[in-house]
Amino acid sequence: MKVGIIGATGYGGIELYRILSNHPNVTRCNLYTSSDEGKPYVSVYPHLHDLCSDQLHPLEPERVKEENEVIFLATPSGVSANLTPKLIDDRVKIIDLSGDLRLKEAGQYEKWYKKTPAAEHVLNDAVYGLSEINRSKIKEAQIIANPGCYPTATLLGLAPIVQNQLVKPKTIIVDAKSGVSGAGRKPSIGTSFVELQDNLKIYKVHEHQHIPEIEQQLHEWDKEVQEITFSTHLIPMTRGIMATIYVELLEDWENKRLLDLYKQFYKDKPFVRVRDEGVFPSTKDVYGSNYCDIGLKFDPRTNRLTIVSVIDNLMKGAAGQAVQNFNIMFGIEETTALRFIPVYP
Ligand SMILES: NC(=O)C1=CN([C@@H]2O[C@H](COP(=O)(O)OP(=O)(O)OC[C@H]3O[C@@H](n4cnc5c(N)ncnc54)[C@H](OP(=O)(O)O)[C@@H]3O)[C@@H](O)[C@H]2O)C=CC1
Ligand SMILES: CC(=O)N[C@@H](CCC(=O)OP(=O)(O)O)C(=O)O
Repeated sequence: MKVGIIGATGYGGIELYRILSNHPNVTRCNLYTSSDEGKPYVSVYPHLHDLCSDQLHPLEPERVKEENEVIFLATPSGVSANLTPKLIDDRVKIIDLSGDLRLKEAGQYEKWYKKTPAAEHVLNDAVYGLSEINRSKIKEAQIIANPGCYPTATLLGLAPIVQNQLVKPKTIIVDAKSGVSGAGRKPSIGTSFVELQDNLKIYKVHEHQHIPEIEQQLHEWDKEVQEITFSTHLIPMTRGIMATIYVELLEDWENKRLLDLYKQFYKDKPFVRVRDEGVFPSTKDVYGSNYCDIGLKFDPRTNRLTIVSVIDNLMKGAAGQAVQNFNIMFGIEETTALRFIPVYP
């Protein structure tokens, strides 16, 4: 298959290239840019020396459609809302890594992203690509809204208990931390070395654009679950997200029973690994991989469950899950090009 990457010069783009250039079903990977056309890709990413002789092509929608059967968009929010309608074609499938197509209500997108939403027909057609949960819809989809990084960690951490309606509504608190590649390659003061190193910062308090995305999915699983408290922190590391989730349950549970529930829920899901009793994952356990690792412990004193969910933001949180969805869409074995041991140390 011929695949195209729009936004190839960004972190999501290079991660897509890293995976797709080793994918047995991908015969050609075309790279597109809105600013660096004609440049060799290796001049943007020198680690590709001797590994890649491709050039960056101009972003012309007609050409992109003609040259590819699958198009990955790894562009900042606001871009694919405008670009996707120009790329839609019966013989092309689209996988969008941005937040533009995830929220079903256009007004919600306007409110949280403060940008113009995509057309209603595009939002209606887009399938939310949380691979583990939405497999059957992903199989049939022409457009995938790939989930956000924080929502992936949070939703996989909560799915077993929310889908089984075990949660006391309004008690979900998510305390999440991300490595800096989550903010993309474009430099900013907030992501400069001096601001970050030796520092820990909370940001977008009660205003993070992933809040409505998480709530939308939780509400679909359990109509009683509505608002959550969700906070995000920047950690001085390159990759990784840890979502620590606190939630009250409707009844008393034994830890062992909860762990059994999680293990059963994820038993056929190769990229979700539930830890044994008393063991909690850290971000290095999934570094550079498509795994989501989960640990949990019930506190009978407070009737509260603590869930820890970790992912690599660029892999399971972006490019890895996008390729997992690509595999599902084309009936390719789900783990193809994605099953490798995380990088450690
Ligand atoms: N980084 C992460 O961990 C995650 C990112 N995402 C989402 O994935 C998307 C890509 O993120 P990321 O790779 O980190 O971002 P980057 O900033 O690293 O890269 C974005 C790329 O988009 C291209 N671009 C910028 N403006 C435009 C435009 N107007 N039209 C077309 N292309 C444009 C740029 O390439 P060029 O100038 O060459 O065109 C740029 O390299 C974002 O929407 C992000 O929110 C989702 C989950 C996790
Ligand atoms: C560390 C960091 O800054 N992370 C970004 C993640 C952005 C992202 O992935 O945005 P969409 O999913 O909405 O496209 C943030 O918190 O805004």
